[in-house]
Amino acid sequence: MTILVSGGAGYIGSHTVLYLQQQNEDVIVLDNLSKGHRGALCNLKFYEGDLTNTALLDKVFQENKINAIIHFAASSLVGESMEKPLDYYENNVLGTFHLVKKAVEYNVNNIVFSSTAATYGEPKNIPILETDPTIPTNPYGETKLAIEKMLKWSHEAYGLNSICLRYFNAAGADPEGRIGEDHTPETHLIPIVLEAALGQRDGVKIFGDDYPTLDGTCIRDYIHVFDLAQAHYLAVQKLISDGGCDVFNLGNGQGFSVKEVIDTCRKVTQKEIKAEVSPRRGGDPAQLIASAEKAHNKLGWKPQYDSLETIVQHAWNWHSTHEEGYE
Ligand SMILES: NC(=O)c1ccc[n+]([C@@H]2O[C@H](COP(=O)([O-])OP(=O)(O)OC[C@H]3O[C@@H](n4cnc5c(N)ncnc54)[C@H](O)[C@@H]3O)[C@@H](O)[C@H]2O)c1
Ligand SMILES: O=c1ccn([C@@H]2O[C@H](COP(=O)(O)OP(=O)(O)O[C@H]3O[C@H](CO)[C@@H](O)[C@H](O)[C@H]3O)[C@@H](O)[C@H]2O)c(=O)[nH]1
Repeated sequence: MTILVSGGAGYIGSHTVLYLQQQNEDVIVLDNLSKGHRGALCNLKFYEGDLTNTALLDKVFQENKINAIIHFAASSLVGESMEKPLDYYENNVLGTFHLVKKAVEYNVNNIVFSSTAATYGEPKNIPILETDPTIPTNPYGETKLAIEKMLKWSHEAYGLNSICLRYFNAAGADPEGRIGEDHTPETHLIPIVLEAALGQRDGVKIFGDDYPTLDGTCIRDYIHVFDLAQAHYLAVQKLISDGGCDVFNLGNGQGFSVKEVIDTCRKVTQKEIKAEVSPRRGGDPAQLIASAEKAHNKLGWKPQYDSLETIVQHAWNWHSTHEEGYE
């Protein structure tokens, strides 16, 4: 198969690309490198540019016989989206609109989309099912939900097959340590705690300890980035064999509080890590934990690295050997 990966130079994208290459699939990446790293990729055709560059999209679709698209390219930070909602509508909804329009024009009928747990908002039930209400608490989640609907209607009208994967919190790194997570600035909890362990930060700020959870800090379901990669491959195979339009949660079904994550990082790194409570960050739901039964049953997805300690260990292996990231 030839698979076009948008945002393939980013964190989850580059791990998925590596996984696809290990399955001997032919991968093409389109990325504007606003956040991603060319150094995270090797042995593939790379197009540097933006989703909104329609001339570039024409070139990509004309030069390659693409069987499926995996669409990662997006702005993806909950806190930032509260401050810059229009940037999120522009990059996520408008960017995807251009990609989907070209996919339809060139008859590329299969797309796997990076959706998110942020589409649910504050959940009524734990664990969260795909059929639960979607009422986002931040603009980021709203843009992802708008795209899910764009894909649903495009399936009905144009026969575009799609699978939306609602991932919970991606974490960890390539188990073999070849690539990892490198965002500037970093905003995600686990890499921030590991930067503190490396002495690159004074400590960690806990965003709120007055949530209705056991220790008062937010609970998230952390899922290994290589397990996400496997799910994307299964989703592409499912689209190619069965077509259709569907939505799946991807998580481990286990929740960890911010304090528990910091403690696990202390255990794995054997470092003292200072943590202090600071005000809540806008847009954060108290608790997000997935039911991924549907992905297990319908995609045959089986996460391999489901312990938080393993996830943190893999992240630490990469961070501690790449203190400057890809630089
Ligand atoms: N990290 C998570 O925990 C998480 C959880 C749920 C969903 N997601 C979704 O997964 C996807 C990947 O997340 P990530 O953490 O790897 O993010 P990332 O920022 O590391 O990767 C995104 C990539 O897309 C590229 N990009 C962004 N806008 C673009 C545009 N307009 N044109 C071309 N390239 C563009 C960036 O340069 C980057 O390489 C995103 O869609 C995100 O919303 C992430
Ligand atoms: O310095 C920090 C950073 C984060 N947090 C908290 O840690 C939790 C996890 O935060 P973060 O790692 O930033 O991830 P989320 O905001 O949960 O969002 C991630 O996970 C979502 C799915 O749940 C995805 O959609 C997003 O793209 C992805 O960034 C949240 O409660 C944060 O408030 C802190 O307390 N201190």
